[in-house]
Order: sequence, then structure tokens, then C-alpha cells
Amino acid sequence: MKMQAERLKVIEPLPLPLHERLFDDGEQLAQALAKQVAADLRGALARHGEACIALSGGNTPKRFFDALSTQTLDWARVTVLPVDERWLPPEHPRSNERLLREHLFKNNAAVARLLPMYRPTPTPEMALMPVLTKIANEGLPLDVVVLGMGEDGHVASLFPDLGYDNPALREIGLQPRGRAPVMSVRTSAMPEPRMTLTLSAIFTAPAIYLHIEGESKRAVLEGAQRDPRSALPIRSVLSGAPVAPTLYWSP
Ligand SMILES: O=C1O[C@H](COP(=O)(O)O)[C@@H](O)[C@H](O)[C@H]1O
Repeated sequence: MKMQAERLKVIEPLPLPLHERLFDDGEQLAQALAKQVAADLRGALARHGEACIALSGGNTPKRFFDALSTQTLDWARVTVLPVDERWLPPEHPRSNERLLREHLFKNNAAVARLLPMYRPTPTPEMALMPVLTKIANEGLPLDVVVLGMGEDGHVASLFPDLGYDNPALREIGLQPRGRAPVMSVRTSAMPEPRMTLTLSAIFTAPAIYLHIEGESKRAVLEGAQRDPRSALPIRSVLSGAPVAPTLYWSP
């Protein structure tokens, strides 16, 4: 009887690997992440004479971009691209390109090269092939990527509400070794169509950082890290990344 009870013991699945750097506040986090990313870019520049970094949008990265813009390195040889873009002109307050231009392309980083995703076409689908070709030829492989995460577990513009059964999300967006580096996205969760790097493109980077602030997002992340049944895109990042990502978190 005792033997049987032991055999039935539930084995907790191991959480997916993730390095963690935890900070007391967002300013300390921004400074530390900027120093680390600058060191990675200097390393890439020393190895192959140029460097490429993909950066997330939204509200979280502003302080980090401000801090990164002051780092000393050969920015003229650095290419910067957004990990995703809302299909809005760069003057729009929700544009991720605008965020980069306002918070990163200043100080020392003013001379970096921007590889935008947005084109002035009515839909992202109409610009998909030229953007895909440009990014594949001039942006990949990446040296560094910094991902944010939404409260719903989305990363870049890979949204869970596209549905786990959505073939485009599963077979293109979340495919760790697929051929498409970029895809267009339409989701009822967001007011505008979007374009996003796929995980195949994101996983070309040997350094992957998650920049996440707030207790509620951390709970979402930890849930996805531990639950093998989780269909959240952040879990696909943790399970498929060729190197364990490093979390930079503050309350
Ligand atoms: O829509 C987006 O959301 C995520 C998270 O943004 P945040 O405002 O919650 O920090 C972001 O990483 C992504 O690039 C963006 O387009």
C-alpha cells in the first residue's frame, strides 16, 4: 500500500530556465540593463565590426532607452530595429519607431542606424515582402534582443488571443526555427494591425533579455515558466530560446 502511494506522488514539472536580475526600482534596472546591453554590443563590434539589436516598444523601455543612449560605444556601426511595430505613422503617439527616435536616437546613440518596420502603406500585409527582405538582409542575425511582455503574456506582437490553434501564430510566429523572420498580425486585443519579428528571428540573438516591470507581470511570467500546458507566447520564448534568457525585473 505504502509503495503504491509513493508511486502516485505528483512530480512538479521543473520551471523553464531563466537567469534573473531583480532590482528595487525601474531606474536601477534601466541603468544596469543599459550597461549590460552596451557591453554585449561592444563585444559584437569587436567580433565582427558591426552590431544589430532588436528592441521592444510599449511603455516599459523609455528609461532603459534613455540610459542606453548615453553609453559609450561605436554607435555608427550599430543597427537598431523594433521587435514589432503598430501600423501607424512614426509621428503617432503609439508608434514604436517614435519611441525609439525620442528615447534612444539621441546623445551618443544619435548616429546609430534605424531599420524601421513601418512603411506608409494602408496595411502591413502590403509592405510585408519588402520589410521582410530588408530585415533578413540587413538586420539578421541579431546580436542582442530585449523583449517586453504584456499582462496577457504577449511578446513582440505575438499575442495569445490569436489563438493557440491559429496556424499563423503557431507555425510562423512561435516556430523557433522557421523561415519567416517577420509576420503581420491582426488581433482584437489591439486597436491597430501590426508587424512583428517571429521567434525564429528573435532566436538568432545570442543574448536575449526580458525587461519586465510590476508584480502582476512577474506572476504571469512565473506561471508560464512553471506550467507545461501554458499556451502563452512568453512560454514559447522560454522553451524555445537557444540560450536561457535573462530577466531584468523591478516592481
Ligand atoms: O504592444 C506592445 O506590448 C509589449 C509590452 O508593452 P508594455 O507597454 O506593457 O511595456 C511590448 O513589449 C511590445 O513591443 C509592444 O508593441
